Amino acid sequence: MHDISRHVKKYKVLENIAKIDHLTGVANRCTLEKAIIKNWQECIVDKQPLSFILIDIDFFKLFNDNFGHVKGDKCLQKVAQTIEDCLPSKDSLVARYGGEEFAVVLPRSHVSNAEMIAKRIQEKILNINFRDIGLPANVKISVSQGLACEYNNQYRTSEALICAADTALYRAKSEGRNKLCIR
Ligand SMILES: Nc1nc2c(ncn2[C@@H]2O[C@H](COP(=O)(O)OP(=O)(O)OP(=O)(O)O)[C@@H](O)[C@H]2O)c(=O)[nH]1
Repeated sequence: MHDISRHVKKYKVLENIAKIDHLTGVANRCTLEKAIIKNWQECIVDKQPLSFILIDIDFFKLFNDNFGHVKGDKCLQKVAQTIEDCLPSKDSLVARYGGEEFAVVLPRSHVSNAEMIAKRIQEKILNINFRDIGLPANVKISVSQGLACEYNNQYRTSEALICAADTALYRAKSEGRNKLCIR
């Protein structure tokens, strides 16, 4: 008889590798894309809002240059955990979108609610301290955020929603960083 449980265990490990960002432990880009498609369809059918936030660490190259990539990696882990701690419900999701960029999907969340969550994320990230990884107490980071919300067919596709959040993020960066812009 085959030992099925060994295969099931292996499958679960592989499934996790496929869904999770290895460094930070949050969802990876592939999981994010699936979640957006699923939530987009559900929110349109149910006539519910869908909010999307892009979050990018400010001057992260400088953090790496000053403290090294290993501490940079730890910083990414702290940021991912902080964002996750700020999420309101089981069906909301944080994912690593790219290098030092994260995305948040907030199904059934109006722009006012998403704004509140984004502000909480902003504040908590400003308060992260790095003493436990051997950095001085005065080391601080900030993020820039772009928020867009689909409601009442404002955007034709989920790609257009993402694009709007990206444009808002670009504005937050160009207006000086440590800022939330809403599209
Ligand atoms: N440690 C570490 N660094 C990463 C990782 N992925 C991307 N980065 C770094 O993130 C930095 C991004 O730098 P830039 O795109 O210049 O952006 P920035 O310095 O954050 O500046 P702004 O976004 O304009 O505020 C680069 O130094 C990358 O090497 C990673 O997995 N680990």
